Amino acid sequence: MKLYHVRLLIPKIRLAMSRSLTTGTFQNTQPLNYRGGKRVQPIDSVGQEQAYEPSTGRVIATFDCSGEKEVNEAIQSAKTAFKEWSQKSGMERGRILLEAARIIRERAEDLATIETINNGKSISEAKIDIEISWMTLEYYAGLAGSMAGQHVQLPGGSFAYTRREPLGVCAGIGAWNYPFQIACWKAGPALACGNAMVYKPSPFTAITVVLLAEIFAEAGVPTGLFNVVQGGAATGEFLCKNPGVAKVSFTGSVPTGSKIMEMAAKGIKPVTLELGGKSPLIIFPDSDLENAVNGAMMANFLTQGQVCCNGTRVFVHRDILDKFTDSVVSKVKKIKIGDPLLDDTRMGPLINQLHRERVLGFLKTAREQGAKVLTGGEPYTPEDPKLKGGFYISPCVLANVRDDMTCVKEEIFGPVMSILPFDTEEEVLERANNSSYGLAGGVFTNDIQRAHRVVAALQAGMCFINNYNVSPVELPFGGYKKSGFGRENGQVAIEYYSQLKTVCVEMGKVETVF
Ligand SMILES: NC(=O)c1ccc[n+]([C@@H]2O[C@H](COP(=O)([O-])OP(=O)(O)OC[C@H]3O[C@@H](n4cnc5c(N)ncnc54)[C@H](O)[C@@H]3O)[C@@H](O)[C@H]2O)c1
Ligand SMILES: C[N+](C)(C)CCCC=O
Repeated sequence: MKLYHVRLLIPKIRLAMSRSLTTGTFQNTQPLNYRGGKRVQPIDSVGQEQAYEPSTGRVIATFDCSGEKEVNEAIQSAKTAFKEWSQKSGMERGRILLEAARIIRERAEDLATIETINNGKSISEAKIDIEISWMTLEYYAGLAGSMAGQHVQLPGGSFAYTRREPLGVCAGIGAWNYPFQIACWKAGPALACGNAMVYKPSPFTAITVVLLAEIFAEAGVPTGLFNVVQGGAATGEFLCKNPGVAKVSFTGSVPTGSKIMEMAAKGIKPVTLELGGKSPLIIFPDSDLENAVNGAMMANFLTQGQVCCNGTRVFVHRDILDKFTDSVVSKVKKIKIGDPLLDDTRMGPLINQLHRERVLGFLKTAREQGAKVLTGGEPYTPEDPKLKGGFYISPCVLANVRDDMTCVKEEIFGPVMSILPFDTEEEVLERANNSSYGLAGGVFTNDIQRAHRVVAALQAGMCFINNYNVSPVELPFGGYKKSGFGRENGQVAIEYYSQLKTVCVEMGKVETVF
């Protein structure tokens, strides 16, 4: 089999790349750490990791996990760059972020291709993720120049003013389901505010974040402003515990989030936690059924169901239960599973074999507890011989489920929708909120009062009325309860990457009580 060794920064190869890269051909041969403005091998190591092409099961990268010395070096590099970057005006920073956005846009096809190869999501979805990514940088580039403080008049001509200042070196730690987009959701506001960043992606998806680092450098950020360290838990812990890190922004599971918070607490560091969910989607009988069915599909099957804010508990009013269920099942059966780089594929593989076993384990338990599988939920082997080793499962709809079943209570993080009938608004709200998670929630109804009443009562940070899983960068995104705190996106993210200094100016004599 022919292997293509690619380097996105070499324009000739880059232009040829998206045409030549097909599933089963990519192999990474370059260092995946990025420090001091270039790709480097880590100076010390705490073991090795491998990244896969989930659609074929091939290993596409083997790399050393950064040890404490390498993490320290990356933080030092960021500290040096911070001195220069934090002194630039917001307009100057914005201009460089705009250039980075432009480069991402220009290379969208290539970036989406690599994202698909390393993550397994369909190319049509990866293209949307890359679009959201450059839009994120554009949005924060726009806000960078308008960050300002307040002026406050005090007695006798004295006054005070506030300055919004950066925090310093921020650590970003990302999950594997939206590798490039999560990095941009963190780097966009962090850099716009004048911070530097050391980013650790999930070892499962180590590849595209380094391309982002190269793009920032090409756009003109100071050398060392955005660094990448590779590795798993141990590398992440070095990062969180390092006194040179001023803030940790984390996206991942609840148990890891809790550890991150503990480490940050020891250093009195602010944290943003974007964690998991088990979100409710409520379908009332007066809703437009076709819309509701499409909404439920969007709420469950993007990125093979590996989406934090998915509405996996689909509460359907008993009056429309059969119609809704039939329609959903018929749509789910038609989802085209297969080679994620083909334009008409709508579902690729799960991230790895271990995760596929975990999802299948949830389905086994669901059956044992009495759930009825209406479709899917089985390992799937596409016909194409090169995909035989991939981590596919068929998308699944569960009926005959109860609120106390494991599949309804726990985050499965796979393509599994549970349909739960309900009778009254009061009852469904009680059940929808009966979860330790609170990331998202949705409602489908044509009754405008009911729509707003229901979302006001939902204990969730991101709510949708008559839609699901749209996330324009202008909208704050984040959770309630165990789904985390702090917000990404929107203007409010600025507050999580900056601190406020108050300067009190005396224009008269000092009045002393002594
Ligand atoms: N709320 C959101 O915005 C959002 C978005 C995407 C994913 N998620 C959640 O992420 C989870 C799936 O992602 P995952 O499996 O990568 O999560 P994870 O918690 O296993 O890992 C997330 C990241 O943390 C690192 N890590 C693991 N242990 C660590 C430690 N002790 N110290 C520091 N870093 C450590 C991992 O290497 C990885 O980079 C799901 O629960 C999903 O809901 C949330
Ligand atoms: C872009 N989505 C679909 C809203 C996903 C956001 C990140 C969650 O996993």
